[in-house]
Amino acid sequence: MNEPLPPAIDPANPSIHRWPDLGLTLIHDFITPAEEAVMIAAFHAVTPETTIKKRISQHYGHHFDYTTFGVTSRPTPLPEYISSFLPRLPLFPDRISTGATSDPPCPITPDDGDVLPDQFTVQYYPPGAGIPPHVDTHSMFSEALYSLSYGSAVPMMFRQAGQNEARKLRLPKRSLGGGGTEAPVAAATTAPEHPSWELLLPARSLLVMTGASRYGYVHGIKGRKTDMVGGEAVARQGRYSITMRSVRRGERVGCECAFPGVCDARVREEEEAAEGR
Ligand SMILES: O=C(O)CCC(=O)C(=O)O
Ligand SMILES: [Fe+2]
Repeated sequence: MNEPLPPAIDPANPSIHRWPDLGLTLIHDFITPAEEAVMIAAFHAVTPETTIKKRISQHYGHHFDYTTFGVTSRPTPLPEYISSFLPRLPLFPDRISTGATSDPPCPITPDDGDVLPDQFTVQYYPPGAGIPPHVDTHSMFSEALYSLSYGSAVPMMFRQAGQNEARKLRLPKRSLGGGGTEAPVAAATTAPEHPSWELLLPARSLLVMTGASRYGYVHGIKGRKTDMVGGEAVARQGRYSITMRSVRRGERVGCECAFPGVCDARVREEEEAAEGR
């Protein structure tokens, strides 16, 4: 597996690693070990809602309804451990572009709806569990995707979405049931068209995907029990993540990304135009 290109690191903020061409940012030590311990305990105090291939998930905030392709009207209230770090979240686009961690915490108001996440998926991956390569659906969620890692580090795989993904988006629609939030891009079974690479997400780090990494790349986690980290085999430990997204609504349901070939919103427009709708 290839290494990612070296990040750009601002000496004034060495905990923030950026890959500007990819729109990717990794913020180390976003939460403290004390916060992490509280979050892990809180996760296990709640009965999990869904288990997909060993991955256990809990959902908060808005839920996406696959039958109406809309947001369910009643959000699930956020647990204290999520609402307590939300004011520190670097909102997109404003705060990611400045990267100024010394800025005062972002005020959160209802008007920030287009940038503030409102859909939260907490997941536990026991050693050996992963998530297949996918593009989070363009039409459902606004640009910025956040993933907070805790419990232990895990490598996340990135690969440019190619013809394989474009073809799958154009397959006849199958049921999307099961509460997943990924575009219908199954695990790549054929050889990738572009080399993939893995980025180690340390415990307590926050990953922010925008631009190319969000719209034009697939991401996933290989279900391994051992990872190679810095040339050494490391046994994987249980890893938790909180994926945070903002559900697109009303005027914002269209997608304007630079990757129309792998954009489900554009594919739907193409299909509707072809059917004369
Ligand atoms: O666990 C993670 O960090 C990412 C999960 C993910 O990609 C997703 O839920 O769409
Ligand atoms: Fe994802």
